[in-house]
Amino acid sequence: MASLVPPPSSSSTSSLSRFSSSSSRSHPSSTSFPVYRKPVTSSAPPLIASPTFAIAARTSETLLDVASLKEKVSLETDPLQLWKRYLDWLYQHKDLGLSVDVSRIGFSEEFVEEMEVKFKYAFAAMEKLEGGAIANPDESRMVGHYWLRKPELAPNVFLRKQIEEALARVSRFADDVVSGKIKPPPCPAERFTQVLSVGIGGSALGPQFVAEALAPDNPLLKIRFIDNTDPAGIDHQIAQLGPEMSSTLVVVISKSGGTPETRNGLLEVQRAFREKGLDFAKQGVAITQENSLLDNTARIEGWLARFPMFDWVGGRTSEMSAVGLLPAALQGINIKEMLAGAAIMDEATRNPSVRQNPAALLALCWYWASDGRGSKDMVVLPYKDSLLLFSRYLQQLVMESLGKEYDLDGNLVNQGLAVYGNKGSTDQHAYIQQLREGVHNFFTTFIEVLRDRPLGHDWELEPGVTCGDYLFGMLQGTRSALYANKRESITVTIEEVTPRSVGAMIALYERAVGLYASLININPYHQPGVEAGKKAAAEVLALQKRVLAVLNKASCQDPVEALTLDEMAERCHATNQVEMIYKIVAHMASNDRIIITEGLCGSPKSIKVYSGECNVENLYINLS
Ligand SMILES: O=P(O)(O)OC[C@H]1O[C@](O)(CO)[C@@H](O)[C@@H]1O
Repeated sequence: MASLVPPPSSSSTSSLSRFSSSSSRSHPSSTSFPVYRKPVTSSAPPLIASPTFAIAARTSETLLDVASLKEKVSLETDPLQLWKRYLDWLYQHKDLGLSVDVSRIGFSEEFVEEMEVKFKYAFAAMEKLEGGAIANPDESRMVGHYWLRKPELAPNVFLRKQIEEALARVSRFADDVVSGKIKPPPCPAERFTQVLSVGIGGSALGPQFVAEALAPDNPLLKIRFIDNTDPAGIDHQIAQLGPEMSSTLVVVISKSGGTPETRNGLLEVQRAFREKGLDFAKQGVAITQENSLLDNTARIEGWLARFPMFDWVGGRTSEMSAVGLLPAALQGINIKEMLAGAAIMDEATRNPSVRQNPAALLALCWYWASDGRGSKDMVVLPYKDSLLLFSRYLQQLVMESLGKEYDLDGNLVNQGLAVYGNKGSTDQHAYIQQLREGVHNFFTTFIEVLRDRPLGHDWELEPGVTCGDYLFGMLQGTRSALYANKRESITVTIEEVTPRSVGAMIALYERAVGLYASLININPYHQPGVEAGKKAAAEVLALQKRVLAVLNKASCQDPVEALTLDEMAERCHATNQVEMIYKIVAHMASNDRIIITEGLCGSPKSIKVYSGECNVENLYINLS
């Protein structure tokens, strides 16, 4: 990989063992919990002068008073006027076979006019972002996911070459694996048959969505995902590999290269490989930033391959980087078509006229429907099984991007837009009752797919009506029924679920999120809030280690001393943490790692605990 980052510092090398499992100890994770903090500054200065431009959206500092604009209008009900509104506002992209219908969102002309200035600044900010400005000021980073599908747009030749080279390497490697040129070492007569992807958040959701949407029925390589630190979930995925573990390619994805859940997933998989006598390195692939813990681990252990994740691509916008492209290509999905669809959509969403820009139309509707402050949730309803995971994918893209405490000027704003949904018509038999009649705290986005099944395969299950006609009817019926009860909706229509249309939809929403963020004056490219939970988790595990040390000491007494929660808290110097100590004890006792002698089913206050074994080596851990 070409280097954008300096060589690892001694501290990052020393913590390498936290990611590595090369140690043969049975508890490789017994070292300290690796809380990774994303660098506050870019690891290398940008290669062109990149002025910070977040300021560009200045005039959007104040939110528009949408509520008072809403008071002046009511939703159109006259069918002919609605048809006119539909035609007036319909956006269609002929090449992509995609349209966006915003007629069932009730914004007024006055609102559109008022938003014009905000959009002007949003487009200007977007242009600067694409030109290589520091669009993520808090992390001093450029934001370059748009360059991935059109490398010639990258702000300099070096970045352009990096993108092109990475894409070429991904394609070549995937071709070689699929064709059997690169074979699983334990069974050289065979091919790789499975991909096990280990990653979380932006390093999982895109690949999961694309696999569900586009993988052929019988892919040459079937993909599975480990995207959590749930041991039972991991066991389940590993068990399902069965004898095919020896022909499984394990792709570990982490931009930072230090996310605990991913690290744990890797350690668990490596252990399973060891138990089967397999050499993990020969089947392991890393996708990460150069010189991250994961990258260094993969390099030192000699994994089969490593692919780069760029500093200037955020996790939730990384589907068109190696993160999404490698898993897709390994399943036989046409990644060039995905990139082409995204590039065409990128072009369309650069149009500075709101009416002719599908992403701007979405952002306009979001602002109107949720008063520019997330007052209503966005329910995403794709009427197509293969798009089931689209709402989950959008949940991260939208909520991690827009859910921010402060705006770009440091004002407390608590912004966001909540996203949920599964698929239609299934959800009509679950929660649409509430959408139609219950609390009015949402607007809907229907995703409509015109082609029901491959041409030539359809049949009429009753005269004149196919199975797909029912799905179509359910969507149209629900859209009308919701609107009749003043519940607004957007409809995005595509002809077919193809690599091209999926690429286009991803690009559409990436741009909509970027534009909307400018309208509400927040930075959508960082995620400071997530760090708080990670830090708190690390503190819990640190407390657990102290609890264990205290219990060990008490268990080395003769006779063994069983401790109450208060005694433990005192000895841990954590008297304000009794509740957390109780939870730690309950969790460990449920897993047979400590023993509760008294009060098992009684009040937490009455329980007494001991560790069950005395480890003399651990007796002198300093607890102060
Ligand atoms: O790719 P990484 O660095 O493992 O991060 C995974 C996910 O964790 C987050 O940083 C949030 O914790 C996401 O933004 C990201 O997609």
